[in-house]
Amino acid sequence: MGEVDPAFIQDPEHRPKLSPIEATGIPVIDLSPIINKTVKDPSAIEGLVKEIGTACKDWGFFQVTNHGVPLTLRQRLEEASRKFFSQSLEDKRKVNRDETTLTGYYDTEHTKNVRDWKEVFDFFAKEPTLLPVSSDEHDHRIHHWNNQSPQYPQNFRVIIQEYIGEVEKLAYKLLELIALSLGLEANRFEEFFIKQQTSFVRLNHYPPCPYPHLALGVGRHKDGGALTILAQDEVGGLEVKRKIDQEWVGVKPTPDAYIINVGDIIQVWSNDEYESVEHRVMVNTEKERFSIPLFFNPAHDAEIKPLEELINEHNPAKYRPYKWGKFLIHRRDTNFKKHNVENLQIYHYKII
Ligand SMILES: O=C(O)CCC(=O)C(=O)O
Ligand SMILES: [Fe+2]
Repeated sequence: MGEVDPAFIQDPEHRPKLSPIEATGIPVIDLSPIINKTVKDPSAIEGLVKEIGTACKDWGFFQVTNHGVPLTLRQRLEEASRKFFSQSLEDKRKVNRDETTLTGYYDTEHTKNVRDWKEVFDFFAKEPTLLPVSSDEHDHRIHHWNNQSPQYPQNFRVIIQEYIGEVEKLAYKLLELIALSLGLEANRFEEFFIKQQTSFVRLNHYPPCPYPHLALGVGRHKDGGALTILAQDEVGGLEVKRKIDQEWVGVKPTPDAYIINVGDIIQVWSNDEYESVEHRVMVNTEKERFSIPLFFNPAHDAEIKPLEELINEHNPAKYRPYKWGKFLIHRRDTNFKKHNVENLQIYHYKII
């Protein structure tokens, strides 16, 4: 490879350190007290709720084990992902994402206006997924989206749908624990997802990169949705901005664990009690890396605002309400190209 395309070069202050700190502190939480069981001992779940609350508050990130998602399903999707990305660019582009398809394959995502060293395939959790046609608040048209399915590997659609079904169960469990940890009813968040959702799975492939000091697999960002449930492989590279000292620290791969992070929506719902934390992905000069996040997102028409139970005269709402679907479309419109302005963020809705 010759000169690096300048589109990939991070500003000096955002370039990765090549000997990152490893975060031993990211909590690993054992979900066995609630998975596939009726809870007989409420104190077991009390401890779990506390652990989740502390992890959300101190880190915004945690890993879960004994989470109930069968390992074989994850492995089947990981294998399908490898096969899909091993095809020629021409074949991958048969399911290319563009303005008319919204999901599918692409390799041109920009985070904060710098191109990411990766290629991805996006797949909505529900079919159809309803989203506004534009981010214009006066435009009330809604589009019904279906997924593109690659011809190769075989049974791709069946494999990914089965995986989504299981991870979705985990997502609901986690939302219950998070609700309890905020002192809310366990099913408080369900209404935002149960009738419709805009969740999607992303298959990420980070090819080896000869410029690890200049480029990132994914530039620093916060996830805009409610909750992210991420399967990373054994290569490693995900870094999280540690809240106590703002240092970038690596999330150590743990076999068969999921990495969970609180997105912007939970930050708003909790009125900043739980913050959505910045993260990024380093590249590797020798190894390719694969990861599979499921972005668990509410219905497009969900109005996102601090929950009434959590605000009062001493703790007034810190955000103006916004419509999730409009927010998402606004973001997506700006992720395709290099722009001169920052894309939409929740702080644009901040009151205080
Ligand atoms: O690949 C990873 O580990 C994380 C990717 C990520 O943060 C994202 O896609 O939002
Ligand atoms: Fe992310």
